[in-house]
Amino acid sequence: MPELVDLRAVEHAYRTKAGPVPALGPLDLRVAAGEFVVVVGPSGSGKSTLLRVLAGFERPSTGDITLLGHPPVPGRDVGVVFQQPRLFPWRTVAGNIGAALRWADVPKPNRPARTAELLSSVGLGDLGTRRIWEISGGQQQRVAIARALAAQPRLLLMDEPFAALDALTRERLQEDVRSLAEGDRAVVFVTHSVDEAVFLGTRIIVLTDRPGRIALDLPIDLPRHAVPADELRGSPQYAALRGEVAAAVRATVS
Ligand SMILES: Nc1ncnc2c1ncn2[C@@H]1O[C@H](COP(=O)(O)OP(=O)(O)OP(=O)(O)O)[C@@H](O)[C@H]1O
Repeated sequence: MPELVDLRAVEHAYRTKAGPVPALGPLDLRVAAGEFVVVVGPSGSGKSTLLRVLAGFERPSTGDITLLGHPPVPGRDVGVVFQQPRLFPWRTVAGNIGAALRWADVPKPNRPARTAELLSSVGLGDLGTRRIWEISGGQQQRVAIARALAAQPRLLLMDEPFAALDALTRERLQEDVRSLAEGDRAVVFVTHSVDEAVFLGTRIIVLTDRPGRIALDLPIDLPRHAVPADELRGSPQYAALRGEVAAAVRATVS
């Protein structure tokens, strides 16, 4: 069985008029189903570049990347959620999901039931008929998550999806997305927040300053179901992990 994500000696440099800009690597990374990998690192360290390479939007300058044994094809095995939801504002909530199901080649008769299932999985079961401009920023981001899950991707990539949201909405969404990496799916999630990384991740990767290489690859074994979120955030184990990751991030810029 091929690894879900397998990066070997991957490097990426952007081509610019002034010459190549090395952004990432060399980097080796394997991610298995069920992992929730959170990537942190200084600004410009290549976090978004890593996601773009994983999504198949950028081909690495050198090295090999495979998803389930083949090179990534944008929109096939991978769902992507960005900082801004990027929805069709003139369509309804259900219409946005329906469009994603059409792109995913889900037969028309199956779309209404699948739309209802996806919206209920992100807690928006009763908002299907609203227009996008009639719902809150947090709800829009929930629609974006449901849309990214429409094609049942094995890999979900999330690039600072909660950065523009207020603290309370952000915490609620964090609690909900924690379970997205269960079963045969994996998540790779980029954030600037060490707190968010420790809460969400089963594993945290800290990138060095540009070009981003792996400075720390830390498994997180905090309980994921048994303990209420508030209790977990207040635990000494959580504080210790937060301290360890924050120190690793500080070391990348010193
Ligand atoms: N299209 C591009 N052309 C040239 N250089 C680019 C391009 N996109 C990104 N870069 C450069 O590559 C480096 C890595 O960028 P990237 O966006 O991956 O970093 P990041 O860690 O996600 O940053 P941030 O935390 O600020 O969002 C940066 O130095 C950036 O300026």
